[in-house]
Amino acid sequence: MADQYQYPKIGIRPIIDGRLGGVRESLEETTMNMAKTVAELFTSELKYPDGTPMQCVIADSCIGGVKEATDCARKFQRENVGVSLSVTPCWCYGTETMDMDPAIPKAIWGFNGTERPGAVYLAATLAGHNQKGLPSFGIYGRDVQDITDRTVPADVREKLLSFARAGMAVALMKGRSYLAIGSVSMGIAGSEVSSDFFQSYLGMRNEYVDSTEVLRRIEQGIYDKDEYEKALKWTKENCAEGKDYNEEKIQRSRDQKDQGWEFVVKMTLIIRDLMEGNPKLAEMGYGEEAQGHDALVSGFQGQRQWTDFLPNGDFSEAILNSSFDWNGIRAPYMVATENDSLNGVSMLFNYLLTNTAQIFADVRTYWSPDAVERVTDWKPEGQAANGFIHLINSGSATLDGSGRQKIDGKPVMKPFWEISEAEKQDCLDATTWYPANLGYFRGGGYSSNYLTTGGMPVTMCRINLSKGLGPTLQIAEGWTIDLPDHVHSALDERTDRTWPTTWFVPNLTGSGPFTDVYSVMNSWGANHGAISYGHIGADLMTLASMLRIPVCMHNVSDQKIFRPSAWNAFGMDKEGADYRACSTYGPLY
Ligand SMILES: C[C@H](O)[C@@H](O)[C@@H](O)C(=O)CO
Ligand SMILES: [Mn+2]
Repeated sequence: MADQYQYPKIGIRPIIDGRLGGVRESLEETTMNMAKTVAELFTSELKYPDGTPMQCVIADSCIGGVKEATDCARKFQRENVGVSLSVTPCWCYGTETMDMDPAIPKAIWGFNGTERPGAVYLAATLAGHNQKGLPSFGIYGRDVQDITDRTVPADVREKLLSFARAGMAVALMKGRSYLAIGSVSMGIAGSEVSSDFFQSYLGMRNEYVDSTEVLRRIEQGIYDKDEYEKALKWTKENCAEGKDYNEEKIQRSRDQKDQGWEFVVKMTLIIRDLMEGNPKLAEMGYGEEAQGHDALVSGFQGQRQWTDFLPNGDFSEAILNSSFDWNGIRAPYMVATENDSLNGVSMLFNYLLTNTAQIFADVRTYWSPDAVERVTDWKPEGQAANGFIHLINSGSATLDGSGRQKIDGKPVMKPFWEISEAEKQDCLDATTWYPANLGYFRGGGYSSNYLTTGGMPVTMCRINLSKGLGPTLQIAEGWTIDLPDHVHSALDERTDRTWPTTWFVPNLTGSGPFTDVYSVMNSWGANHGAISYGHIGADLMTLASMLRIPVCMHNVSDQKIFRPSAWNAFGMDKEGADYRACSTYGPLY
C-alpha cells in the first residue's frame, strides 16, 4: 500500500536579469525553457518509492527580484516543495533572488553560455549562500553552450540527477517515523534508538511499540483474516521449508512447525500494519490500530526475550524487506533486524537513493587467501585473490539479494516496478526457509537462506554514532563474488548454514581502510552493514553532506564527490573539509 501522504516535490526557480526595456524581455523564454527542460528531465528520469514520476513545480514567473522570489517561496510552501533548484542563463541579483529556505536542499545551475554571464550569477549567489550559512550546490557545465541550445550536457545532467535523488531522499524522510518494535537487542548499541539523531539530522520522529503489541494482535485476531488466509496459502506454495538441522531430540513436531508458519505469517501482517496502518482494521472496529505509525523504516528487536519463547522475526523481516509477497510485486518495507536503528537508517538511505530493496547483514568474517586455502585447499583467485568478506545475518536480508533478477544476463536488484513475475519466482525459488536454530531461537520460527549470485556491483554503508562527534557514514563499494561450490559449503557450514550469505569484495584503493580487504573489515564501525545494488557511494556522499553527516570512510574517486560549494571554503583536503563543514553547519534541523 503506497504511502497515503502527498509526496514532496522539486521546486524549480528560473532566475532572470530583472532589467525591463530589453534585457529581461530578451531572456524570458530562454530562462523559462531552462526550467521546463530540467522539469522534463526529473519527471522522466526519477521516480518516487511507489514508482510514480517525481513531480516538479515551476515558479509562476521568472524571478528577477525579491517580490517574485517571495511569490515563488509561497507557492513552493503551498505545493509541498522539499527540494529547490534555481536555473539561469544570465546575470541576476543574487541576494534578491536566492532561495532563503534553510531547511531544504538547494542547488543552482548556471548555464555555461558566454552571451550572458550565467556563471557569474552562479558564483555570486553561491558566495551569498556561503556568507549566509545556507550551503547550496553549484552546477556549471564544462563546455560552453550556445544560448539557444536547450540540451542538458552529460556532466550537468549527472549532477542535476544526483542532486535531485539525494535532495528528494532528504525530503522524503522529513516528518516520517522510525518505529521501534521492542527495544535493545542483545546489547547492540544501534538498538539504543537516538531520538536526537533522528530529529536533528533527519527531521524524523521516533515511535515505540512494545513487542507485546504484536502478540496482542495475534491473540486477539487484530489483522485482516482474509489476507491472512491468502498469505498463508501463498507462503506454503512459495516458501519452501528446508531440512531441520537442529538436534533430533529438540526438533519441534510437525504440528509445532505448522503453527510456527501460521504465527510468522500473522507477525508479518501485523508488523506491516504497525508501520503503515491498514483501513481493514477500522472496518473490524480497530480504529486506532488502523492508523499505524507512519513509519518509513522500522526495527524489530526479536532477540532475545521474544525469540526465547516465540517464533523469530526472520520470515517477517525478510519478506517485508523484499519486493514481493502474497499481494504480488510491490515496494519493499525497510525493516531492521535486532532493531538496529542505525543500520535501518543506512538501509533507508540506500533505498531512497535507488528505490531498490536492501540486504541487512552482519559483517561477519574476513577470509584471508591463506585461511581459505588452509581450510579448503582452494587458493583464492580473480576477485577473491585478496580475500573476501562474509556478509550474513538471520532475518532482514531481502530476497531480491539472491541476485536472481537480471539485466542483459547480469545479476541486479531492481526497483519493484521493473521486476518480472519470473524474476520474483526465481528469488523465491532461490530461497530455502530452514527451521530456526533452536540454540539461538528457542521459540522456533524460520530463517531465510540463499546465496547471493556473484558479479553484482554493490555498495555497503553504515551510519555510526560517536560520542562528542555525532553521526558519521562509512561507505564501501564493491562486488558480490561466486566461490566454488565446495569452498562456499565449507566456509558457510562453519557459520550458520540456515542464513542468507553474500560473499563481498570491496574495491581497494591502496590507501587507508581500503589498503586491503582485511582493513575494510577491520575498520568497519559496527556489526552490521546495509548493502544496496549498484555503486552508489557518490550519491550517499551527496546525501550525507545535505544532512551534515561527515563521511569517515569511502572508496569513491574524488572526481565523483559532489557536495555544496561551501565545502570548498573548508580546505582542499576533501575529508577534512567535510568534517569542518558538517561541524560548522551542524545538523540540518
Ligand atoms: C542469532 C544471533 O544471535 C545473531 O542474531 C547475532 O549473531 C547477530 O546477528 C548479531 O548482530
Ligand atoms: Mn546481526
